[in-house]
Amino acid sequence: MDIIFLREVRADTVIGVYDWERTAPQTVLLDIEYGIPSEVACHSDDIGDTIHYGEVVERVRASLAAQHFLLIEALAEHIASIVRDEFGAPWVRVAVTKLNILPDVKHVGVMIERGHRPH
Ligand SMILES: Nc1nc2c(c(=O)[nH]1)N=C([C@H](O)[C@@H](O)CO)CN2
Repeated sequence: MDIIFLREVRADTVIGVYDWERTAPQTVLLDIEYGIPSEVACHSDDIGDTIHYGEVVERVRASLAAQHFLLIEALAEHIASIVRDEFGAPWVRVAVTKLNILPDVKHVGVMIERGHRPH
């Protein structure tokens, strides 16, 4: 399976379990990898034969601006659902990183995989 990857996508969203986190959006970093359904674009050189990564980023950012979660786990699941259900990716891996959350810890985050990734 061919894989598109997006590294350190910055997105602003209200996220967190504590009251102070729910008063304003914070920036999270997203790493998103998704399988594309076929190798056709490698031969056709046609954007219509793949999943447009710019459209994925735009959709995810818009969704996170409007929809708020308590846990990074739930946020990651939401992104995975968008990529699979709306864009038709057979497999997706999503990592969500929060910045400056714990003292003496550079980043905290979660990584999830959904769907099937054939070898
Ligand atoms: N497994 C998780 N643990 C914690 C989360 C989370 O989303 N998943 N969130 C928090 C707080 O929001 C934290 O980021 C702010 O102090 C704590 N633990």
